[in-house]
Amino acid sequence: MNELAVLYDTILQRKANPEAGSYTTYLFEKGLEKILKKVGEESSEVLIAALTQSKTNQINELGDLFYHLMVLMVEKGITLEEVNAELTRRSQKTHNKKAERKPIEQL
Ligand SMILES: N=c1c2ncn([C@@H]3O[C@H](COP(=O)(O)OP(=O)(O)OP(=O)(O)O)[C@@H](O)[C@H]3O)c2ncn1[C@@H]1O[C@H](COP(=O)(O)O)[C@@H](O)[C@H]1O
Repeated sequence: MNELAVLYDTILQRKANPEAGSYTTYLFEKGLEKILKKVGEESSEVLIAALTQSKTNQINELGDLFYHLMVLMVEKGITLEEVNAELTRRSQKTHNKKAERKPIEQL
């Protein structure tokens, strides 16, 4: 399992079993508005880092954004598999469109 999937599972566990001192538990207790506010803040921090900061800082900010996006996904009951399936669907659609545009002899 990759780190995103491990983190998603940890967040899922915090939702099911709140833990004292856990930042994730704190976010779920605060609710959707707080989670959305954090996603907005972290998105802006990614933009600022991309414009003005080192690659290390950009990676840190992206990590924060991925984390908060996954908290949002868990809050809304959306799984990583569902997002993966949507990306697969798009890539197949793109592949089919390209095939439609190609002359028959190039297929
Ligand atoms: N990946 C993360 C992660 N990324 C960012 N953050 C937290 O996000 C917050 C962002 O910082 P800010 O300064 O914007 O926010 P803040 O002032 O601390 O808090 P706010 O009052 O603004 O919400 C920090 O408190 C970070 O600790 C994270 N907190 C937890 N995780 C992972 O989530 C899992 C569960 O952790 P716990 O919930 O702590 O058990 C573990 O794998 C952790 O590594």
